[in-house]
Amino acid sequence: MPSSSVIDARNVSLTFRTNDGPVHALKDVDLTIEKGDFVSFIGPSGCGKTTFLRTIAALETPTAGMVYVNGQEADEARKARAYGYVFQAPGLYPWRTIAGNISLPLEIMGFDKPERQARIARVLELVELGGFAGKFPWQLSGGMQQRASIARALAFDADILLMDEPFGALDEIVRDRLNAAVLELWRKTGKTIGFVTHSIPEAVYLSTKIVVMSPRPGRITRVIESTLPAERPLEIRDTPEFIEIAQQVREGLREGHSYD
Ligand SMILES: Nc1ncnc2c1ncn2[C@@H]1O[C@H](COP(=O)(O)OP(=O)(O)OP(=O)(O)O)[C@@H](O)[C@H]1O
Repeated sequence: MPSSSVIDARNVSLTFRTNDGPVHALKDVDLTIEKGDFVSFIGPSGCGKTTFLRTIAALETPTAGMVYVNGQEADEARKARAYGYVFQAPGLYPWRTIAGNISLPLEIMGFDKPERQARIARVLELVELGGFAGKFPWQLSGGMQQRASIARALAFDADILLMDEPFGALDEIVRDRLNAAVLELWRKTGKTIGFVTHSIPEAVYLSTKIVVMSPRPGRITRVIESTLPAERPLEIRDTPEFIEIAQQVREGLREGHSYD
């Protein structure tokens, strides 16, 4: 039976068949995500973070187990456009303006021009790129391009946003700013967010729930509920409470022998 949770993964395993034999990317993964949660997935390379996010999005099919999204099977939820997905690289078309890039999926979905324009203006405002609609991607910095790709994912106005290490390639100062921007967006919109990262401070700063994963086979070793308030100035990272949660994440990673 599907549940009332926004995302509900039950006993999910996914084995890739490769020429070198089977790769157990996910093994017996159970996780429940409630409406308005900000969930980060952290763990070393190969622990299945991307695979799990892609499974939620029905871009991969589990070998065993079930994923429900909004009470529907993941594949149905994908067809109902239940989520926006932000990839590691911005992936903007260089020959289209920022507005044109955001417009493309809306065109494919059949929204008329006034509706597209209204949506583009709204999402560009949300990511603070209001003045950049007519620019081309190459006229924007890397951080601004990544914000444009977030705007594109927000344009369907789905209640779920899945983000696969969106800021991994950016320098720390830009990343700080974008972390604050994403948190603000989450507070303003009340969306449910799934976010893959390699960074302990990023996971602790952003999340209501931190999911620690470990490789071979890819599994969840710990789920840490954050005790930090929803409103988080960047300086919160210097507080004892923040440092304590970061410590728990570090212990979780060690438990999984992740960095052996
Ligand atoms: N399409 C595929 N075919 C075969 N193996 C795959 C495929 N996709 C992922 N894998 C393997 O599954 C395991 C999990 O990969 P995944 O990309 O989910 O890990 P990750 O935690 O996101 O890693 P990273 O942090 O490096 O992005 C890895 O061993 C990877 O090589």
